[in-house]
Amino acid sequence: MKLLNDHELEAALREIGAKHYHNLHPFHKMLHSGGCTREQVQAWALNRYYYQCSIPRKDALIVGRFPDAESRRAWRQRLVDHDGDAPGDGGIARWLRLATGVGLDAELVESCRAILPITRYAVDAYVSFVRERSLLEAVASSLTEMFSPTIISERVAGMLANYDFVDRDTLVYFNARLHQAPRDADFALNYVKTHARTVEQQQAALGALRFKCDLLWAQLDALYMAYVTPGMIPAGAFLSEALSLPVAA
Ligand SMILES: O=C(O)c1cc(C(=O)O)c2c(n1)C(=O)C(=O)c1cc(C(=O)O)[nH]c1-2
Repeated sequence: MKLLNDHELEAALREIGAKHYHNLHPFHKMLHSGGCTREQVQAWALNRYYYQCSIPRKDALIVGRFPDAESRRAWRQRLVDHDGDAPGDGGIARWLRLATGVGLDAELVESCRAILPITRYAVDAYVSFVRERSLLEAVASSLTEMFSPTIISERVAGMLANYDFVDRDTLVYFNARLHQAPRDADFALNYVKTHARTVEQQQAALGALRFKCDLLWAQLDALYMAYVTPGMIPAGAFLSEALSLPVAA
């Protein structure tokens, strides 16, 4: 392992995305190409709500760890983007609009009681990672946002073309992400380039991005196993009662 210059470090980060980002997952391919049933789209939206509402919890942890006002000021914008400045405003509220737009009950979604066990483990692992690892790793773990504008564009175009129960208003959440994500990723990438100055720090940053790709991937594995593979919906999860499928005891 050798010390990478800025250019090589960025290339190594991008290579992780090219190999491991969740745009490559079969569930996303199904979702974007119109291969999902309405129930599968609902299961995706319901489970992902838990990710959405945990993002500002992990960002608040990061804000609290920066020693300087300039970084805190930059990062706190993420809290505003997701939580909004008032009830009904911000990304979490817009995700709820997506979920209800595809036919889910708002109370069920907000309660998070019908999410899959792996969704909870994976998302909670992200919040714990950011709390427990170095600030450099916490910041680096957000770098999947470098890759999200491409998948968001594919998703919006694919879902509008392929599902008659989805319209532009349902997907309004993604509009703001197209400029928020590059802004956030630029800051985080600069931070990582500036602060990963030893081989160990660079490896830790690369490991953090790999960890994040894996936890995004695991959430889609869980959806695939429960809602695409027949008979694998755990008791208490979305649709388990409606379908009366054999459930795990
Ligand atoms: O639609 C997506 O595929 C996608 C992916 C990601 C990501 O790569 O983590 C985020 C988002 N969306 C997103 O909307 C979002 O707010 C977000 C915040 C973060 C983060 O790690 O801080 N990732 C993502």
